[in-house]
Amino acid sequence: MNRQIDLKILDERLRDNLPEYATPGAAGLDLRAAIEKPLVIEPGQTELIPTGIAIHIADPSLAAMILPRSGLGHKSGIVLGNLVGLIDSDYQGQLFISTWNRGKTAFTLNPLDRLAQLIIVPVVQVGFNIVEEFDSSDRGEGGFGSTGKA
Ligand SMILES: O=c1ccn([C@H]2C[C@H](O)[C@@H](COP(=O)(O)OP(=O)(O)OP(=O)(O)O)O2)c(=O)[nH]1
Repeated sequence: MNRQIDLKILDERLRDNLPEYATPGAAGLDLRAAIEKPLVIEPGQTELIPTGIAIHIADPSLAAMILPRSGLGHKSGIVLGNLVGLIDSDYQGQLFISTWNRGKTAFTLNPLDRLAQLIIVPVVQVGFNIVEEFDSSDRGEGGFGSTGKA
């Protein structure tokens, strides 16, 4: 049995269209566009789209992330204006999808279209231990390609 998270239905049309896993192995739950009528998103335009639901994760060792759907992103250029949406465990408001048409043609979003996906991820909250020097590590300060390409 999956873990249970509180969910509020803010738009009655979502009652029969709740986020669900499409297959037993799916990681993401599709989020729908709770809009009233078709919306044309012009190239370069970003729209904040309501989902008609709110969740309260409550457990600070979990968070949710909103990610693009691969097909929409790859074929239609519909991705997220914030690239990734991070949903805090104490957020109780409606989930919104920042929807960016990064493509070259207008895109028509229809009511209840599956627009993005939500994943639930573990989170570790940390404190900071202030030091003057770090313990040595194999990488040290090397980054940004320091290990080469091949
Ligand atoms: O794509 C998103 C991203 C965020 N949120 C909601 C849930 C999240 O918990 C809250 C705040 O998000 P974030 O902390 O990323 O926003 P901020 O710009 O840093 O504003 P704030 O000052 O409210 O934290 O907004 C969404 O509905 N969709």
